[in-house]
Amino acid sequence: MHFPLRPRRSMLYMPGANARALEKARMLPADSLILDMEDAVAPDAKAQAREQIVTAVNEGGYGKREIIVRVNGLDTAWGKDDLYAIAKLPIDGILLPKIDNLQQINDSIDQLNAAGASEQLPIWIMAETAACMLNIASIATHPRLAGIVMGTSDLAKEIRAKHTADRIGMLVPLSLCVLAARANGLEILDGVYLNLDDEAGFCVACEQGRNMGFDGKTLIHPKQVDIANQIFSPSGAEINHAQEVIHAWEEARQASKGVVVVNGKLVENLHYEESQRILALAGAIKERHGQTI
Ligand SMILES: CC(C)(COP(=O)(O)OP(=O)(O)OC[C@H]1O[C@@H](n2cnc3c(N)ncnc32)[C@H](O)[C@@H]1OP(=O)(O)O)[C@@H](O)C(=O)NCCC(=O)NCCSC(=O)C[C@H](O)C(=O)O
Ligand SMILES: [Mg+2]
Repeated sequence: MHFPLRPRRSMLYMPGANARALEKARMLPADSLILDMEDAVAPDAKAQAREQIVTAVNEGGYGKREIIVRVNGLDTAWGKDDLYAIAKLPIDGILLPKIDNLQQINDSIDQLNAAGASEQLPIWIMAETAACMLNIASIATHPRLAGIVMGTSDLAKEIRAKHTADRIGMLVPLSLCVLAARANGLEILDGVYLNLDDEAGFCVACEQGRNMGFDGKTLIHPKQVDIANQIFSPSGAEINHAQEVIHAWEEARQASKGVVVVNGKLVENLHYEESQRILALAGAIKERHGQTI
């Protein structure tokens, strides 16, 4: 499946049981919103969260923000009802938690089909179990998948990794998932940063995720949105360089040259393609900010 380019620098979770957060999100500059029925919602608030999410989505008012609903797993008491409740909602995607294998994705799609969901509804998965890490190369080939969201909290708990500043315990899982995403043309979002009072640490984590190849970061609080938007946007210098590369490369091609040097750096076709991607992303971000948010 081909999905059009859109910025996903900031993907903000909000508990479906929190009516104020669902309301507030209509005004926040996040690129994407995850309306959560799963782990941010207590068991006795699951039905209320589902109802509030359905109402909020039907009421609309989220502008061009991408709306993704995270459901409970099919192995829980709520998963099937969640899928039926959202099957026909005007949302941009559904996020399946704790995916270990392809079969679980197919089982959810069967339920969605039975509930009358469009076959175009993009499917996202949470990569947050040890089994998922070992199977991600095959999971990521599923033809309905649009993207992967890292669940670093669940994963750290399961593998008993510590949450350190350098995220050493997460580096292999994060890289494995980036590789699987890129090999299959999927989007990929980094996990959440839990310490809301540590802005410097949050910036470092965003930069690390960006440098590893992530498209953006999942967030838990509105105060994290602007920082993620800034760090995952191409910088002015990157945009200028991309423009120079494209210009120089097109001139080189006309002169039948296969390489050219721009600002002291060798430029080949791959740099031309990467520069095109950077400019396309910068254009999509500009369009995003031109909208009423
Ligand atoms: C962490 C929070 C519980 C803090 O909430 P609160 O005490 O209300 O914070 P503030 O008073 O600072 O909030 C200021 C205003 O912002 C609104 N708000 C807060 N959080 C959100 C949000 N996530 N989305 C939208 N709006 C939000 C408040 O309502 C205040 O508004 P106002 O009334 O105008 O002042 C809370 O932030 C929170 O619940 N965050 C989300 C937690 C969550 O979703 N967790 C689950 C996802 S993480 C996960 O599961 C990862 C993965 O699965 C893994 O395994 O790693
Ligand atoms: Mg989780």
